[in-house]
Amino acid sequence: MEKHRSSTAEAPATRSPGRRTYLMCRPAYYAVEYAINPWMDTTAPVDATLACAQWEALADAYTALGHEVVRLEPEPGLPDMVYAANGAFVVDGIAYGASFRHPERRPEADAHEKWYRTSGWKFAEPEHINEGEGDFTYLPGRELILAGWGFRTDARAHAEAADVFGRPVVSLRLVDPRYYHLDTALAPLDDERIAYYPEAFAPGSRLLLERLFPDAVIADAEDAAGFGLNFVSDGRNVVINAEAEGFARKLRDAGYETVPVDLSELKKGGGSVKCATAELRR
Ligand SMILES: CN(C)C(=N)NCCC[C@H](N)C(=O)O
Repeated sequence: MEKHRSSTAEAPATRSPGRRTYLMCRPAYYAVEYAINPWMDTTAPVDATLACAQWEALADAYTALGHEVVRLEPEPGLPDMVYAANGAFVVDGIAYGASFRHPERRPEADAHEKWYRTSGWKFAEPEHINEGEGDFTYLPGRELILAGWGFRTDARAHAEAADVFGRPVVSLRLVDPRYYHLDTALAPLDDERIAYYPEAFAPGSRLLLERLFPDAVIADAEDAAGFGLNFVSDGRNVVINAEAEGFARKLRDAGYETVPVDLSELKKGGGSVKCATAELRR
């Protein structure tokens, strides 16, 4: 595993690089067979063998960092199932199930539900359309859920999540179709701090983010286009799409260590590191 170190000696006080558990689904049946986001081009070739190799490298990177990777069995006919983060949103041992916007992905929700139920998690059935961790994230240090809407998740699911978890939910409106899920435009760096791309959000949501997170690491258009915000951080180590070199540099300048992983094939489906990783929070 290639690891790029921060030049900052002192780590910010809010970090908790404890062992994480990640649910991932091998892209055994990966393909771009339909186009439901602007990154998907059904005429461009996709190398499923390379996708699997890149995915294994991502799983190995987590393991090398001391985290646990749990595997969800891929199913034929569900080419987007590799984006496991969309299947549910898990906090406090409760999995709030997904309900996909597009019919092509709807059966994935059943596969996730079955896995959560048989693996001993409490499962909350969704009433409203929501795409799991694609549009929800959690900041334990602030006890806050951040949630996106505008393209996939129905804003009514935000109130539903507040009810399921008994935690406040901050609603953020996404406005750029390339950044159709919250986790393509914003990610937690540690328990309290986030990184985000302001232009992906409506003016009111930008103001909200500025007020709540004055110490955020800000991404620019190039960082976002390289899927630099679709990272997974354990509070110290940030696993990030290798293409987003400039943004990785910014994160190192902010005191984090970066682990680049090449996920060029998964980008063709409109996702990267975070999309392929569902965090299971006990
Ligand atoms: C960050 N996450 C979870 C995602 N952005 N997911 C990627 C989903 C890609 C899929 N083709 C779709 O368009 O639904």
